[in-house]
Amino acid sequence: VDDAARDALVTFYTGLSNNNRPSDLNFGWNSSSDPCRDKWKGVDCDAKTNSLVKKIEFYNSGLSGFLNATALCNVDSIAASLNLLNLSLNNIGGEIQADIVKCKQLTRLFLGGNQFTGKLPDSMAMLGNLIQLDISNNRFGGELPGLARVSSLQMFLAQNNQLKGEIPAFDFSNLDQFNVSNNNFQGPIPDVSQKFHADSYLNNAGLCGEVLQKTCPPPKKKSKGLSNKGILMFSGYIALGLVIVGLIVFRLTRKKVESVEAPARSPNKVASVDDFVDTKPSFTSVELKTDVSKSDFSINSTESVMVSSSLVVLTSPTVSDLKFEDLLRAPAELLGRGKHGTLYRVIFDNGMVLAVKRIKGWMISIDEFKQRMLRLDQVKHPNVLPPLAFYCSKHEKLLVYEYQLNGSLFTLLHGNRSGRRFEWASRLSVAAKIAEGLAFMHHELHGDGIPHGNLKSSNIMLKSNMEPCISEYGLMAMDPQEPSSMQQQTKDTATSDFKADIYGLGVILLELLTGKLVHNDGVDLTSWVQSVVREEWTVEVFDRALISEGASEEEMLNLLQVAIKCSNQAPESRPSINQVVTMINAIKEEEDKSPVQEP
Ligand SMILES: Nc1ncnc2c1ncn2[C@@H]1O[C@H](COP(=O)(O)OP(=O)(O)OP(=O)(O)O)[C@@H](O)[C@H]1O
Repeated sequence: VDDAARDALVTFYTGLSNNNRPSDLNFGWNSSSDPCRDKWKGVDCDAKTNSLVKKIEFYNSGLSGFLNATALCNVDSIAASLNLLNLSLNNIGGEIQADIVKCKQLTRLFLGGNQFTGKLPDSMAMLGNLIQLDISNNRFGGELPGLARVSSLQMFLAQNNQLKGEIPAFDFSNLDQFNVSNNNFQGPIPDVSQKFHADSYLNNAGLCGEVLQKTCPPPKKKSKGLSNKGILMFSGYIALGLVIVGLIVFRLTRKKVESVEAPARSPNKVASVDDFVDTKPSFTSVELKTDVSKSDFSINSTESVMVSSSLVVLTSPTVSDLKFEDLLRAPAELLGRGKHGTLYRVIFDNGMVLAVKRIKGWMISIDEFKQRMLRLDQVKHPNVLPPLAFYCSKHEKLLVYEYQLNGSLFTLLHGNRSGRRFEWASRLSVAAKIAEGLAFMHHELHGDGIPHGNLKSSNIMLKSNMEPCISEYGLMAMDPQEPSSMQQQTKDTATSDFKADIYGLGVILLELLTGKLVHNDGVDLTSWVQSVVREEWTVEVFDRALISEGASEEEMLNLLQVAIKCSNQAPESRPSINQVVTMINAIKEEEDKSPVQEP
């Protein structure tokens, strides 16, 4: 251990012990010996070099001083290696210093059963590798910091303190242990799925929710500002309003164009609203226009600008007769609002249900968009969901897909599984099929420079036979301005966009293996997995459901290797899609050979 680390440990221990060091010489913790080599009591070092302090444990050791996190965590070598600090069941008091955040490799922090006071520092929300946090049975007060941001957290024990304010909106699907009973929390219980029972919440006078059989009062109307949820709902209404305005405009406009007869259309031919329109040049679009004196659906080329508004029906028997007006007339339900637009479920009189994506903010010319969609229509794979039709005007781009009743891989993994099992063999098969679909598309579309661009588990739909299919292929190129982790360190954007798909696939593989949620383009999940693997607890990353099913550890480890290679931060170090397919298929072959498990 370096001198700075040794001295910091001595200072840290002096604080903890209230300057009362044990007289036992074997205890260590002095400047004339080495914490690892001389085996200081409570210290555990890395097996390889025996020079990095990985664990400090003083469980029930009669300590009554304070926790000097500033001394401990300001030393780089400790900050970079310490993953466990266990001070449970002592008499340690005082506040937790903000510098605790510098011990960023901490995965387990046990402070339960002490005399700690004050508010937990806000910086603790940045301890992004924390898996277990126990602050129970202390005298902590104030509001909790934004611990909900620590997506790796699986255990949060805070019972028997004086904490107040609202319980942060933790990701309860990730938590296995949770207790905030005997505090002063108030407001609604955010665990809407009711994963944890009443005993996790008891004795908080202001808490309400179904679990406690205590109805929450209706939220007060706020005069200023809106919560995130409020904004979402509000903007949902705006969107609906706009669609209605669009519809009225369309109908009014239609009166004008009704008399023009539509030319005959052959199946699979482009069925265009262009066909119905008047011939005056117009630069308005279907969207948001209330000035009905102009034609909203006209198409015309002027000398320099091409303004097109057309519903293009691609090669699909399902929607061969679909017209743009049908699309507008049918009731639409807002399904979600992503980074790249809004998705509606549109239900038609004949029972047909379609998913319509309204793309936002894509600076692509109408011609380019058309070319791209027509090209995509030529490339079909059973594991890729083809667009059925599209509409494109200067301000509006719509993409029509078949609605998938079984939802996405994201909901299968992270939604309410309601007893549905998602076994290892099926996960492996999903991985192999997605990789094959992607390999086919990359192979066909590399020359056109069209990668998927936004590959993630919510864009993997499950068909009626539960076969996975990649949705929204080529819908949106990555924004080169965006400082996304996938885009860093690269000059060749065309290649890097394809490599970004490999990264996306890597994150999907990690989700399949861990069952955990992803935020921030997958960066948090990849770094969490890497930190756990670094600590040699690899098996801890796997979804518990897979472990209890008895899934082959070797196969999971092999797939984890593939996932880690794919999610390498350096795009050029990621494997090609063909290599990924080969690696996954090899694992799948192993699985296919193994005897069938009893359910
Ligand atoms: N064809 C479809 N059928 C049924 N559900 C779909 C279909 N396409 C997408 N969805 C689901 O609808 C929801 C909203 O989709 P949307 O594409 O807007 O969200 P997103 O994928 O999170 O965002 P984005 O793709 O813009 O980054 C998601 O849960 C998605 O899985």
